[in-house]
Amino acid sequence: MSLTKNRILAINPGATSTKIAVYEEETLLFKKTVEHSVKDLEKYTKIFDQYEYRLELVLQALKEENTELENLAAIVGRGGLLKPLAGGTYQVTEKMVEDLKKAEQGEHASNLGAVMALNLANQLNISAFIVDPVSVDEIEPVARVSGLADLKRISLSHALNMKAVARKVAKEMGKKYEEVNFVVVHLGTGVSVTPHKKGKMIDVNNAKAEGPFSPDRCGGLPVDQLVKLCFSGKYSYDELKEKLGSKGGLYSYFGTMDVREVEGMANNGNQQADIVLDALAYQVAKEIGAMSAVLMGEVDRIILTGGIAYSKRIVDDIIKRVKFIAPVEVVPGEEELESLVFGALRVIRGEEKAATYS
Ligand SMILES: Nc1ncnc2c1ncn2[C@@H]1O[C@H](COP(=O)(O)OP(=O)(O)OP(=O)(O)O)[C@@H](O)[C@H]1O
Ligand SMILES: CCCC(=O)O
Repeated sequence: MSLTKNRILAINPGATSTKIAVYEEETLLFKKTVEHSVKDLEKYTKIFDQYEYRLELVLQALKEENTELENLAAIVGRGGLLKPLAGGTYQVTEKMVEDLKKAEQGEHASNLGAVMALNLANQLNISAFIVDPVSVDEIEPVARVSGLADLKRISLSHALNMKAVARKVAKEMGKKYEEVNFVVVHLGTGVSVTPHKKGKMIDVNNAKAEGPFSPDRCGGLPVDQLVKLCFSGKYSYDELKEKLGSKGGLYSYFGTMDVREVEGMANNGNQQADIVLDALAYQVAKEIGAMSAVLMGEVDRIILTGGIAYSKRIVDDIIKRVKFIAPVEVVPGEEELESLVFGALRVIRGEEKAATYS
């Protein structure tokens, strides 16, 4: 058995921040969030144009913490919009980086995670990994059918946090993730509701296009009205895409994506705020019901996670509608950096084999 402790750097590039952490085995040595203002990022046309800027900030943060790159055993980055793939820890390869640079599956800040990890790891001659990227796709054939022959349902979700939280809850139950059935709900700026059957996410509302609305997304909409809106001449393609994808949901009603602000409005007598918050919980509960049917009612736990899981009002409202299905666990916030490191450790320790991206 090696006596050297594995020191791992995790990099999580998000829309408005780059988060980094260094762990020694499971122990956090330091964590840092570098915020990026709209002004910092507006000069870059594409996500990949931000590479040098974000890398420089990561290196600066490591220097400030006196972390020698030479002492690292591996680097793990947030996986981006890759081709659909099974969950797990992946070795970062040139092919993966090439796909992320082309952004064929779409632009997302997390597309930079693997690229940063590989370039730094190559300089140090160590491995680079990603874990459970947003494009994890384990859905069953029946879940891919949309109802229109031209369109296919696709899997985009908060897979990293949901799988990590599911593993944690399974462990607390004295079981393995691969032995249990859960409905896991990530309540963040986007919302994912997923049935996890014995370690696989067998369906999901595509968090960018379906299911419940969220702080910034519209979720599923009445299609006939949407088609009319598309051809109304009121909006260009880009404007409508922005309206639905990042200025929908709570933002479209109240001009804020912050649930706490909307709760404040409701507490001060704003009736629309009250009913829209009720509707958010109502739609999430309906989706949990649907995903419980996917699991044929064999649900060991329903798990609520993400930033909105700190909201007592929303959580209580969801629980009252779904507690008849299974016990509900609330795990507020997210531990994405920790999840990345733990994914890398599973491979380094030989508990899991690194998957290959192709
Ligand atoms: N204490 C709280 N009470 C109510 N809502 C909260 C609380 N803390 C955070 N939130 C809400 O959580 C949401 C953001 O969640 P989170 O931080 O998980 O999202 P994100 O990381 O920006 O995006 P995503 O999780 O979709 O990748 C915001 O709407 C915020 O207002
Ligand atoms: C698509 C799921 C991840 C996100 O909302 O950013």
